[in-house]
Amino acid sequence: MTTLAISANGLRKSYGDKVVLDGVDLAVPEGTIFALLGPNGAGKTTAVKILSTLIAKDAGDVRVGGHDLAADPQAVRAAIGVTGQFSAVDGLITGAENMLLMADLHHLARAEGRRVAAALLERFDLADAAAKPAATYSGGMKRRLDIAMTLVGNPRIIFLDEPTTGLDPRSRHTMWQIIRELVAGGVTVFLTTQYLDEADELADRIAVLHDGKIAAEGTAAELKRLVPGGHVRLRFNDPATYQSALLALPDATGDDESLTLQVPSGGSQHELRAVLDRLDAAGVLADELTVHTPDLDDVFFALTQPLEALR
Ligand SMILES: Nc1ncnc2c1ncn2[C@@H]1O[C@H](COP(=O)(O)OP(=O)(O)OP(=O)(O)O)[C@@H](O)[C@H]1O
Repeated sequence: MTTLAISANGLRKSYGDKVVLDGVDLAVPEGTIFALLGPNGAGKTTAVKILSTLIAKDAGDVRVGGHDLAADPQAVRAAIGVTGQFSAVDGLITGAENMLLMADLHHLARAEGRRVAAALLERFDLADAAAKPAATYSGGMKRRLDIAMTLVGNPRIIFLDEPTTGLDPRSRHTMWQIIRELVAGGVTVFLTTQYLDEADELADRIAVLHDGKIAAEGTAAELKRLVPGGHVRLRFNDPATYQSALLALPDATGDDESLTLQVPSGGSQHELRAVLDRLDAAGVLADELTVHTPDLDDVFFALTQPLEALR
């Protein structure tokens, strides 16, 4: 049987009248990466804060690292590390001093603390900047320092709240690499993200949080199978040719401005040929043709569409 690093059943949280988490169930197997995906304000940070004991839940059974959150928050705290929007990095002191402070918090002996701090600064490519105040670090360096600080306590479960928001592409890829290495070392990672590509790239399982509930949960491939979303996209340079194509393809939806057409299609050879045959019959030649299979964007938009839009 799989051991769960994190499990939640019927997790609820409201702020006044505002229901943020409305019965959320989560199951995260040990040694995996789990992504909680949702738009701004969906309640991702609230979920992380509850799971990491920073704020209290209103209801629900939650176990983290084998410990009941309500009965034994101290044991949960000992098993986890948290980094993210409420970063522990102090800008006024140096990177090394931040690390040593964490070592003190974890009651490491002086020499051991220095050894662990130096090794982690080295591992996260911060050794050269270790003597500089953290306020002078770039966004990517601060995130790396934040993770390094979290690892001082050797946690088995790490919560990463939007680990790459605001980072440039190179720093994002470095962070992804760091996350993969953590999991290769047996750590469980629970991350929140607004980025579909990040969830697709990293996560073993993804849950989409919408309106306080998990709208869908599964592997990226499973989620992609939930929505049709596949289409053939045709682009034209000439408005008249675009109009002829629109007439020839009754299923198509067109965008008059960009002179592009989208024809729903599962992407099979047979379906593609049917589109091409119709264009041929109308004597129309597209300037660009692409086949689009559903991606997480399609899933996300299908699942998080406001109800009014579906009516
Ligand atoms: N302490 C609080 N008091 C009142 N409302 C709050 C509080 N904290 C969060 N909220 C509200 O709860 C909702 C969820 O917030 P949360 O920060 O969990 O969302 P999020 O998914 O992490 O979004 P973001 O990506 O913007 O961080 C928001 O509408 C927010 O305004």
